[in-house]
Amino acid sequence: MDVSKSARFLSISRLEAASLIILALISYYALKCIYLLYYHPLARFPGPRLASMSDLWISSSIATGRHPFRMVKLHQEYGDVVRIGPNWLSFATLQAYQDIYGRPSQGKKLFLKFAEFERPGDISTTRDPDLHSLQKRALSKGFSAAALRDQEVIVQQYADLLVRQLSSLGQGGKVATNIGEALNWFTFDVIGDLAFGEPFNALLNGSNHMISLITDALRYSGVIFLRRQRPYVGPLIARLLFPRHLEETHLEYQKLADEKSAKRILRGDLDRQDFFSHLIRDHRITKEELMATAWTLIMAGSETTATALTATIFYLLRTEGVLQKLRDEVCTKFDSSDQINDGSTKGLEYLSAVIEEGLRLFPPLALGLPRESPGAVIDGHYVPPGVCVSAENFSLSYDSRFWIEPQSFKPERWIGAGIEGDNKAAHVPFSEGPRSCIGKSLAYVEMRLILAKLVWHFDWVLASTDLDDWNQASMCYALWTMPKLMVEFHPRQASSVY
Ligand code: HEM
Repeated sequence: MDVSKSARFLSISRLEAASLIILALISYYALKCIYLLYYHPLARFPGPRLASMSDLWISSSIATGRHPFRMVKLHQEYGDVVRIGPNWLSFATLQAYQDIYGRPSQGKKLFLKFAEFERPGDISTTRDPDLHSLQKRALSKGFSAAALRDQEVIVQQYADLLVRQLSSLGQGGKVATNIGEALNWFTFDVIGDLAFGEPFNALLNGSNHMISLITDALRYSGVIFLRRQRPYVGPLIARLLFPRHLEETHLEYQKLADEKSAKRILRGDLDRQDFFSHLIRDHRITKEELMATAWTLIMAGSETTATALTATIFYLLRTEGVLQKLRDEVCTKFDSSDQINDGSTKGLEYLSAVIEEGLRLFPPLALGLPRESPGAVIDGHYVPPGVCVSAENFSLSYDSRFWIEPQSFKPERWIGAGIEGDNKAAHVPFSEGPRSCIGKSLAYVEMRLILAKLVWHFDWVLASTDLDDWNQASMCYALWTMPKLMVEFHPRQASSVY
């Protein structure tokens, strides 16, 4: 109905009509807030008041890039269950982690992925358990132990190319290299080759435009969340909270990922055992689903491993004695770089310990992974259906109930019986259950080879002297934006790369 006509009909002025509308809106929101704070089914759970009243709290917290750090503090302040949205609970116990992400025992229902983050057809966000298991079964052929043995040759090839590039770009140690960037070239080429049968040539070119889009492309999911939550004001709020270029970046990344997968589909050649060939061969998976999954494969298969390696290298350089111990282990074991392979590095306990400790202190996926409660008990608390729930591996990593001196980089935790008082069940960097990481074994091969080769070939000198606290300098927007980690790589005498 036309407001001015109704106002005339009721013989009130436009101003009075506008005031009435504003008053009605304020009353509506005030009543809604009272309901959310005191009468909502989640009202009994503690948390910041603003978070209980509006999704703006979580959106703005994620937009700041400091959300994982905030969550550690919030759990210290409010306890093991915190209400971080009107309809969102965060948990910080091992039992809760298992209840939410673990494989449901008989008679229990699965926690589906949360609808607001879904990208239809994409293996990592799809809600449909049937489509997910179809894709995962097809894809897992490319991640089997036998497949991994064949893939190792390819990973080796790029690891050696990385060593050569570090040597030449770094001019034998005279020039510092941003190792985070170089590691991204490596993981990106590996995933290009393993997933689509051709590298992105990032290592050869010393750059790749698509890599620069990844973090922002995923960060855009924060905008999508807001738009879905609030179709009217969401886009406006998103503009205030997130940089404007995110949408463009997201679309550009999508276009490049689509092109890569379209090219692979067109090429046919299904005898080549790359990840995509397994998906293409299953005719039940549609072209749209293939494209959507390519989006994730490139991102999940590259940025995560590069992040883990970069942070681990920082901790190795900043923690007294650990780099030397790692070097002693690697150099005692190998007389030549050719001997460094997956089989020969598997038994290196200090190397494995360094990798676990890096993943613990800086898990590449550090935001809580949102799931929808099917109406279930989580660590003793009944959570009604439809509520979004999560448990952050980052909070578990920094919880002194689970780790002695949680902030310290101590590879010894992972050797033998480890440190008394540590609880290794709190280490879940690859998550658990049916939606856990499919690329875990590949990531370990990459991490072992790279760290072993880099310490075997080079003496490392940290050139970024201003970096004291890695966590303070890093921002988490679903994926991490890390500071430049400038390192000089001085070829060691035994190394013949130079
Ligand atoms: C250190 C490296 C890595 C870490 C820490 C990591 C971590 C994770 C985590 C926590 C998840 C669960 C996400 C969720 O539940 O929403 C996940 C899923 C996934 N990861 Fe990884 N990942 C790594 C490397 C890789 C690699 C190398 C690949 C290879 C392509 C990969 C492919 C995937 C895929 C496809 C999924 C979705 C699985 C599903 O939904 O069933 N990841 N990853």
